[in-house]
Amino acid sequence: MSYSEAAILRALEAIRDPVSDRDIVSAGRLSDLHHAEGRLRVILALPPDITQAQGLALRDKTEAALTGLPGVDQVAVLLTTHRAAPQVKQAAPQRPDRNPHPNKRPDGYQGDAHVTKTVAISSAKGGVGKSTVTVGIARALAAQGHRVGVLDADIHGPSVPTLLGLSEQLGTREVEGRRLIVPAESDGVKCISIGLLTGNDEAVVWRGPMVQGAIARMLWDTDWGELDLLLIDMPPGTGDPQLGLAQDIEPDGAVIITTPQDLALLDARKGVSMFGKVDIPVIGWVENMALFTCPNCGAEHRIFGDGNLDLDAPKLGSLPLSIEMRGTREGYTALADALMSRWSQ
Ligand SMILES: Nc1ncnc2c1ncn2[C@@H]1O[C@H](COP(=O)(O)OP(=O)(O)OP(=O)(O)O)[C@@H](O)[C@H]1O
Repeated sequence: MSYSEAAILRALEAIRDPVSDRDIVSAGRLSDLHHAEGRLRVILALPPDITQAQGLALRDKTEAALTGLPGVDQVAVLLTTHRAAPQVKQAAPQRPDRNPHPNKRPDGYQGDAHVTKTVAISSAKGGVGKSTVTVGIARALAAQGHRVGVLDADIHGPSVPTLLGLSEQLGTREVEGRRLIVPAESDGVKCISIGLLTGNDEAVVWRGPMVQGAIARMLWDTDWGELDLLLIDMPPGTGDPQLGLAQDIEPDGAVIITTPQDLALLDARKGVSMFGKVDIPVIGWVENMALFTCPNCGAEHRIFGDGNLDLDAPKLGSLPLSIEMRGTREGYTALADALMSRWSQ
């Protein structure tokens, strides 16, 4: 049966928005709609003053209204919240409260209840290898028998699925009366990425607060099962969007990836300070692309600097600049060990 956008819009127009009392389409709640191979994803952008119960009821109504429409086999409705980015004062006398945001983990959301630890993997600038290192550590942890997942929160460049060789769109399943996203899996690593929910083309047009809300929901609305560790590949940067996201998802700790360049190092310090502002411990930092070994003569070069970085957090390890990435496998195992041992200290 072929899919009809008109039928979907009609079904959505029949749903009342609890805040404005208009239908949800004319009230501007529909922020994104994507259909592929029978799977329909709808993003509803909610106003900050909507209550948790109203938001959940609206989501359930929307799912019910769309389920069974022609050409629609599966429906996933994600909620995001429109709100201003949090204001961060440089020299705030007190740390802000943990998670004072509308995206706060709602009481009814237990999707990550079986996740033992969550770790935000962060970099102050793009291109330092954050996603590559996240996936490398995740694979090493899985190979050691740990139950591990990766949440790809780098919404403007969701590269984790590619690194894990995943391309299938994600499905959903009903768990204890709630519809949860089912993570994809590769090499024993569970993965959720916006790239597997909407396709990369749509993801890039999302705006900051919507992105933040969508990531938080992805974390809570996923059937992770039992996990020892969930690694969250954060969007690069140390600005308000990253800070707000860190407050929303409340990781147990953060790891900062940097290269040994002076500029990257300065930025990495900003990363340490950003997590400090929201009381999230920086477990350590990783120096990526440190040493290059010439494949012809075997000489070793520190192309990006000498690596004497003085950050206010322990160094978990170094990874070489390795074009084939083969030389970094042992490095990832060492990093996985360092990460796990930090939790036991
Ligand atoms: N140790 C390394 N040696 C050689 N190349 C590397 C290494 N680490 C990462 N790269 C390469 O650097 C590029 C950027 O890596 P990656 O996408 O992981 O960075 P990123 O920090 O996640 O970027 P962004 O935040 O912009 O998404 C990729 O082509 C990756 O293969």
